[in-house]
Amino acid sequence: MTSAKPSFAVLGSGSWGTALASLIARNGHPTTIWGRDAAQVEAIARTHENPRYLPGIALPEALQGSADLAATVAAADYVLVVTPSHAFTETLRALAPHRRANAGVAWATKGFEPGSGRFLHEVAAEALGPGVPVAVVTGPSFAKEVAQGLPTAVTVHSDDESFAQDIAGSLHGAAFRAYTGNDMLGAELGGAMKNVLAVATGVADGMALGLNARAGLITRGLNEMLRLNVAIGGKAETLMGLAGLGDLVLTCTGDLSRNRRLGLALGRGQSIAEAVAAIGQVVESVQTADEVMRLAERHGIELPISALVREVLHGHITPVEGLKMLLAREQKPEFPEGLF
Ligand SMILES: NC(=O)C1=CN([C@@H]2O[C@H](COP(=O)(O)OP(=O)(O)OC[C@H]3O[C@@H](n4cnc5c(N)ncnc54)[C@H](OP(=O)(O)O)[C@@H]3O)[C@@H](O)[C@H]2O)C=CC1
Ligand SMILES: O=C(CO)COP(=O)(O)O
Repeated sequence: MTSAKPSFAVLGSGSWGTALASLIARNGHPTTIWGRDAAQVEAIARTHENPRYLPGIALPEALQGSADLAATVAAADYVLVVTPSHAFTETLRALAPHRRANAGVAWATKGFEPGSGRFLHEVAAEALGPGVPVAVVTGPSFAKEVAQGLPTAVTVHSDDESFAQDIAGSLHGAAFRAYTGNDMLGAELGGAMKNVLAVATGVADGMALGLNARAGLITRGLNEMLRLNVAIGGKAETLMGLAGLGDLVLTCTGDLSRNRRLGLALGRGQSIAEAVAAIGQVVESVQTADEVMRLAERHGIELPISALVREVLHGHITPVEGLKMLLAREQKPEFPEGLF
């Protein structure tokens, strides 16, 4: 029996790929999740659980699993990439030759191409060539809560309004609101930068600096996001919405955040290596802090909090030294040049 709903290949079988694939499958789309670990995707399809990344959470029986990327992509109407940013380029290059002629490609990865600092939509454009509908899915969304069916709101940005609508419509459901927008630049910047700023807030909380410090860091962090976004040509409203403020608040305050947990551990005196190993999942800020600062330096934008996070993550300064440097900054107007 063929389904009236378009089919999906979800590439990446970690926590977020599994949660999104489950959501789409529950919405009635034939969905296959691809992962590089054959045993893991086989377990997802057979036991309806991802014991490594979402233990104890029941996944839909209709969700299929495969370790064959070419076949999974070739069979799908849409492709959704959810591998970490360090694997994004290789995943796009691997899927490109197998994509059906009309299959649009969306991603829910947050970050930049490590080393080059390219935005993911730039990587996708190069790998896929012109004329392929692309979209980014982003916003405040912990995988575990989505997999548990808890209410969540995200946003889907694309230059192709109808593709954004198609992807949002496939995700949207009783407990999952998917909005749309047309600002891929701002949406990708927000999703990447909030991870760096979550480390700063985590460090402050790990050092028990109090709730005032937390609110100050979130607000001045938002200011860094907005200023860099203006400089690169993103829309201010994108950063004031789910892709920016929404995700910043979630990640800076929610202990499910891996980036916040890295900060907490550093603030309590743990080493980066120990903290990352204990988290055992992708911590995007470790690479993203470098790329955010490269981007800011290219545009002549000063980002004091993000710059200190980069220095702490490289072990050039301790969290205590970073705090002293932040507090020693000169007194100045809150918005010296306005914002927008
Ligand atoms: N988790 C969340 O709540 C959210 C995550 N995101 C973003 O989604 C992206 C994926 O993160 P998430 O699922 O959480 O990460 P996880 O740490 O949960 O899982 C990472 C997955 O990526 C796989 N992987 C690693 N390297 C490669 C590679 N080279 N090729 C193919 N697969 C690879 C891992 O496979 P293996 O197990 O074999 O190592 C694993 O399945 C990140 O950019 C993250 O920021 C966005 C919103 C929410
Ligand atoms: O992006 C996320 C929530 O929107 C997940 O955040 P972490 O990667 O910090 O866990």
